[in-house]
Amino acid sequence: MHPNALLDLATELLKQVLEFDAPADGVVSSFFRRHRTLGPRERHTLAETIYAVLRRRLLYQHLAQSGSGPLERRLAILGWQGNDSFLRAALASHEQTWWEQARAVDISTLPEKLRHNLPDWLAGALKSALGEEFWPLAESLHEPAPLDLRVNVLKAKREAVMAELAAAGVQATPTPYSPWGLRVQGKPALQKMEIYLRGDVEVQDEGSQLLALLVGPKRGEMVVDFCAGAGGKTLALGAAMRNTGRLYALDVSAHRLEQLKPRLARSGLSNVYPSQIAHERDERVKRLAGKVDRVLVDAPCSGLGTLRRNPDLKWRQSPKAIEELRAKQDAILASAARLLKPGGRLVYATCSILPEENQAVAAAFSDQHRDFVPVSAAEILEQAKVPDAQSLVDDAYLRLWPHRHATDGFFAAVWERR
Ligand SMILES: C[S@@+](CC[C@H](N)C(=O)[O-])C[C@H]1O[C@@H](n2cnc3c(N)ncnc32)[C@H](O)[C@@H]1O
Repeated sequence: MHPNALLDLATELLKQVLEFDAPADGVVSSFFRRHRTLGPRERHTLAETIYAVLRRRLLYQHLAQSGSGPLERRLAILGWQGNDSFLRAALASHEQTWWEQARAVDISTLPEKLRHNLPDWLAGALKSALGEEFWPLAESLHEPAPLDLRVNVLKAKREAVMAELAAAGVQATPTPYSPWGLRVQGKPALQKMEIYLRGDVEVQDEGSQLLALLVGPKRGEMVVDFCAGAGGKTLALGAAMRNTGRLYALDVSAHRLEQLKPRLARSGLSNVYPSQIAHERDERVKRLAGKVDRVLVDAPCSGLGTLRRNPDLKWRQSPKAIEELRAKQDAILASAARLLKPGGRLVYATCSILPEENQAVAAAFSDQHRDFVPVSAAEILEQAKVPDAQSLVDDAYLRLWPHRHATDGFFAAVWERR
């Protein structure tokens, strides 16, 4: 495709994404479905360019003020993730001059807002939560997340998977904390590889793998994944249970549970029972009360721990939305807790980095449920032989951060029912 035609497409796609009517990944996928002739390299350039602009939107909007032509074209030029000479071939001479000037700006002299690229409400909340660690976090959120895999222990061993990937030209190394994880170099088209198709691996951030380890299900147990969604954690739990016992995958979204099905088929698991519920107090939930060994509540949340993958969230979330989520999180956690039998383990998790959705929810639950005793996440992870488990926790809670652990941002609290 001619460079200018690709830049035009980037401009058009960016216009749609920046309306923020829908999640960026959905807008990008439907754009690609409407432009079937785009090759993998062109898709890669377009998607990465859009994400680069979302990550540094405030900086690029500032730099774009000096140029001319459609704003989205200027933003796409600034965020361009293809090669420079290709882009240069698309630019008029006045654009080339402007682009060179924009690239020569010393970013370190600009106001801090243009350096962290976060909305005020979020920058304020993260500064008070993190103090001087705010800047390392903000910088880590400008980078794309690595590609992590979870080896399906039911079907394969990590070393064998690594060797097979290497033979196919894909370099991978064991993740530092999860015993099931591999971190892959680059972004190979894994979904077409035999090793993926036969269910030996799933794409899963190392942080999510650690959450499943925290639930720690055993053979033959009854386990509930209360907010199972498309089942990322369900699959890890089912494999940890060695395909025994019963694992209920509940969710209010039939669409998300539907996405679990092909993954379940690949995984070889037959101990998983997906079930749609109307809400957290559904009859199906009530029937399980007091019977369950372990419950994971991977609660609906702002998703702000995944900003490396979903940078549009910082522009789509708001304090009001967080407040509404908080009410939902309290209600789901209280309802899910009723399922546990005495001695059972409850895990509340989010992929948020805001205390309101994390420590505040856990503390309120502890206050109102004296029969649930907080358990130290570090102790559980140490028992699961996770290296350096102390570095993954804050008080009793699991606290994962992109800038510290190279995972998405995650929180988890654990209780045992008396
Ligand atoms: C963070 S996502 C879950 C991700 C999933 N566990 C995974 O690992 O792929 C939160 C899920 O909670 C579901 N949800 C929202 N309200 C719920 C409710 N009242 N009861 C159960 N699930 C709910 C959403 O549909 C969404 O799939």
